[in-house]
Amino acid sequence: RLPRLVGLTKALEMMMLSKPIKAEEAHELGLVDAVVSPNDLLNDARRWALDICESKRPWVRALYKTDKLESPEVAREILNSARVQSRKQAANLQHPLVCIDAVEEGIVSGPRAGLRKEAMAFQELFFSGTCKSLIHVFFSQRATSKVPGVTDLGLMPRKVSKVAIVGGGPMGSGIATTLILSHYPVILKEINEKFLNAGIGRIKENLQSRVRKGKMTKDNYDKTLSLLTGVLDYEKFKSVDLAIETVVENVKLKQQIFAELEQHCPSHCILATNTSTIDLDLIGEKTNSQDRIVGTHFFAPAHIMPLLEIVRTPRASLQAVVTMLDVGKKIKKTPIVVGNCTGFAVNRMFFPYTQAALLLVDHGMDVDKIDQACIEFGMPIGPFRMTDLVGFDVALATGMQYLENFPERVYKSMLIPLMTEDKRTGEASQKGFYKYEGKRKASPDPEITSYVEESRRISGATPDPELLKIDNSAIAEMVFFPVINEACRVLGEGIAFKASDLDIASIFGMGFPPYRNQL
Ligand SMILES: C[C@@H](O)CC(=O)SCCNC(=O)CCNC(=O)[C@H](O)C(C)(C)COP(=O)(O)OP(=O)(O)OC[C@H]1O[C@@H](n2cnc3c(N)ncnc32)[C@H](O)[C@@H]1OP(=O)(O)O
Repeated sequence: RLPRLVGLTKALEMMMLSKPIKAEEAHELGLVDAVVSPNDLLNDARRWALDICESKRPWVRALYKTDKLESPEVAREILNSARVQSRKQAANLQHPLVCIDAVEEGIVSGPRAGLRKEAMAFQELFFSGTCKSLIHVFFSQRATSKVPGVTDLGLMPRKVSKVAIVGGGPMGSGIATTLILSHYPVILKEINEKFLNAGIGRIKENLQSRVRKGKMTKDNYDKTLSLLTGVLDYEKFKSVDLAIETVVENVKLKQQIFAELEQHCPSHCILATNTSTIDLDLIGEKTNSQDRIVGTHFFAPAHIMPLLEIVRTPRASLQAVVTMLDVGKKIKKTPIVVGNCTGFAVNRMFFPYTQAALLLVDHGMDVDKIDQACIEFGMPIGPFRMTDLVGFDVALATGMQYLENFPERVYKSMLIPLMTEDKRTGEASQKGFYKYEGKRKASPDPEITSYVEESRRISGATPDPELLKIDNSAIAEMVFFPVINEACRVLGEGIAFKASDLDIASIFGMGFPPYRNQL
């Protein structure tokens, strides 16, 4: 019916993307007959129905409308283009293609044939693994903010009116973008004009990208940006309700910043860190504010990735956690509450993912082949492209933490340290595991061969001809099976409350494919 109401192109877009549309657009498209206020809805609908019964209004049977349908030739072109797009965007998913087939049947063989095709297809898809998996994701995502012993005590979140961010790097600027897009006034502090302007520049680019894509008007851009204040000192911190530290993974620097935050922020202000792996008790060691210290772990790009890990220590107040859950929802993130350990939940589960990939490289496998195998499995990007995205500084700092805390199960590859020595540090330096021409366009870089060979020499690893014969699904197993093992440890240690939280964390934090029956 949808193609007959709104036209084939718009109908396919709505079906494939499942994005909600506003009532006004639905009316313009012809999807709804009128837009009325909620108070008048029932009466107006009754009146409308009676008018049809009394022949005061035409009875328009959507199933037989044809005025919005394109000719069969044009329709076939639109449908085939949708198939190409669907295979490109979601190579492993069948149901979008089945949907397109049912629409085609309705256009080519008539509406009732289309309904029959749709009914049969639905029956088959309903019992598919993909359906079961996506239903699990739907309910698991809603369950993340129900935390036993935290959200079931009747505690109300404290109002957060203004947020401060210390550090305007890629993560700090992404978090600031997220907050101002959700109408929070944000104070962004850096240590000098150059870094501050760079951070504000990143935020402007994030917003301009939305304007270019028609997701934001110029007027809205100006209004949103006006919520941002750049500072070089703590003077304006005395009026904030939440302060988020996002500086480099340096314990002493973080400890110093938390001592300064304790000094300059109001006593009710939540003191949060975006640290990737460092123990929160260590970060807050030079303060007496452990009750209001939490982790707010965002995922790069912070204004895009939907997950927010809220890390709580035993001394963190429930009020602080409940308030952060509320902020998480208000900034349109999916928050999960996790315990305090090295790497918390997501980084802890996934550190074996990158290390297994590095092990495969030391034993002869190409970086790009491993990434492609993970993309074929359903990841948006592979472990090496992801490491470039996050940056080698974070990779090295977090790697040290894992080595210190889980020495028995860490693979020590020299590849990243070797590249870092030559200022190859990932996407931000335009060279990492890949080279970057233009905006974030990654391409394999033959220059890394010398680093790979040196890494193999240092590790004493030699290319394994048998290993190089394994197929992409075996590669995916080799990098994901250790993740499952670590996820079981995270669950067993109580870092996560329930397994479904880890499923959601892997999907919304790392882009794990939601149709894969989860970890
Ligand atoms: C630091 C650690 O502790 C934790 C971590 O962060 S681990 C890393 C977790 N993140 C991931 O694993 C990222 C997985 N990758 C993806 O989900 C996607 O590749 C992507 C969302 C990064 C890019 O999606 P893509 O399908 O390629 O679409 P676009 O290129 O159109 O990008 C969509 C929007 O994202 C913005 N964007 C993309 N890459 C970056 C980047 N490197 N830095 C900043 N912003 C980026 C892009 O501008 C688009 O934004 P818009 O508002 O839609 O314009």
